[in-house]
Amino acid sequence: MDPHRSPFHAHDDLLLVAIVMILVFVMFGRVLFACYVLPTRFHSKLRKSGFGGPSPMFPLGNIGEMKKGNSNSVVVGSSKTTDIIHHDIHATVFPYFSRWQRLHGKVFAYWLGTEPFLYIADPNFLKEVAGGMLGKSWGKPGVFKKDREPMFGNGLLMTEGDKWVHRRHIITPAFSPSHLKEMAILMVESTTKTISRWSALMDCGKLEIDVEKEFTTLAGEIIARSSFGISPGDCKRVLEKLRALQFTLFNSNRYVGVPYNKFAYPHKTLKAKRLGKEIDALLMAIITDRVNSSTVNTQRDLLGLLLEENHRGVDGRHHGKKLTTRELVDECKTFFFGGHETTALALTWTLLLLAMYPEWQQQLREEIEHVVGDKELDTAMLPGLKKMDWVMYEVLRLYSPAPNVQRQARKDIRIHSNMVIPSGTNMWIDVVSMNHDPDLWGEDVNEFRPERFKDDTSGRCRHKMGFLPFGFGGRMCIGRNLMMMEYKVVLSMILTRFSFCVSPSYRHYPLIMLSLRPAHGLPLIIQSLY
Ligand code: HEM
Repeated sequence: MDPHRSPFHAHDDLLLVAIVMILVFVMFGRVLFACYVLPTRFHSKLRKSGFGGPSPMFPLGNIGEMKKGNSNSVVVGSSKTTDIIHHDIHATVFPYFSRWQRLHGKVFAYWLGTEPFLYIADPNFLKEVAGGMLGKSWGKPGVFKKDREPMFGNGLLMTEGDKWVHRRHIITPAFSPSHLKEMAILMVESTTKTISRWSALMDCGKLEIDVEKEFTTLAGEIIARSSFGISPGDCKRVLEKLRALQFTLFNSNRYVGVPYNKFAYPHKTLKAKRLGKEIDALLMAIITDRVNSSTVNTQRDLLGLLLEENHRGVDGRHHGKKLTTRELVDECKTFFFGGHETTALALTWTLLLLAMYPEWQQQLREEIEHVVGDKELDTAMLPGLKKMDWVMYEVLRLYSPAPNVQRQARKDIRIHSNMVIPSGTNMWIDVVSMNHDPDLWGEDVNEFRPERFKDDTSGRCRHKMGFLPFGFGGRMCIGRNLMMMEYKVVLSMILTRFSFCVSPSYRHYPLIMLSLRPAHGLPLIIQSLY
């Protein structure tokens, strides 16, 4: 011991050590409370209400079992596609839910780390939970909001409460029939360019292309031009970064919901953050260009409407609060991604099914010939394409690009007389399971039968809430009319120009990467019809 140190200094050191120990103890206590005590209480509340499910293990919850994936994939080779490609995909895309469903039924609780989730694949139960619930009363799972922040920020998809009402109110007019009509012109232009490119690439009237890649580019260009008025070059840059971000976030083994999970894979966390920032910067430049251009008040696309709302704010005539720059960027990100990915996938899965069932290719071609003929495609003609509607809904049923819908309870929800879903419970509504459930659709549930949608947009599903391709209630997809129009414009134009068959190199492996996509793309052989 230092003989020159006064006893007061020694006392100070002891005090410091004591303070540090108390702080460490308090922090440890808080972490333990948030990560163990609260989830354990939640677990017993859910069990008391009668929700069974797989037993969670702290701190991973049920993630261990969820990671035991399924790598089934089928190569077409020289076999007949209809013999080897099966549409019963639930156990392929969600092997763990399929296993748990057999053990615990269509409603059960499971855990992503320390986050409780209620799994729902029973439309009757869903109806009871959703009954009387307004769009603004629902939350979105906080754990996903945080994880997907670089991709969607706090845009319309993720925002809640009064903020959501305000945004939805501003954005809805961007999808009015008059705007959609203007967008149709851009759709025709972009599709014409794609068709010309395919024709130019053809060798002896035949070409193998990755249809998924092609449609992602086409749908990206359409949303970029129609909603943001930006050039193909800018669009390409944003799309490339969005795709890289999607692969970083969703094509990896991660521990979403596990406390401090970002430290388990720092490289991916940093990469996602960096890509998110780069996308923000690109979108920011697009917004600034528009603000500085003379078209800010005349171009009434999505970006124009968002900026106009802010201008109104300046002279005090806006409906609500001004959007901050951050909020503007988040909306652009949300619509850039949401506006092209799902539509591209709906078109992609459609071409796989039409390539497998050429008789439907032919039926659609005859319908287009009958409705459009030699005239220029006009939006007024689209409702006449009835069989195309049936095909679209049947594709959205068998290969729903949006494979689930998520919610978070913002208050205790009482159902029946004795069941309580505690406030804060996340809900995972398994759309793929309901779409492939023989109890809802009958024994031919896994067959491609578009005619089930003849005269019935629910496809004769036995429950009103059993078919939710665009979600439900007030939070139903805002872009669905745009999607339906784009689907019909693109399909009409390419089906009258080309025929399609499945390439022997196609590997059938539907995979969830936020959306439902063909894991190895969709190579098709296309042949010119004239
Ligand atoms: C095949 C195409 C599409 C499918 C299957 C699809 C599906 C969905 C689903 C299931 C939801 C969730 C609804 C809920 O939480 O209940 C949703 C929401 C949303 N979709 Fe789509 N969508 C498609 C196309 C589009 C397009 C083209 C756009 C934009 C132009 C878009 C933008 C959005 C937005 C912003 C939301 C959030 C709405 C809100 O919470 O208020 N979607 N979509």
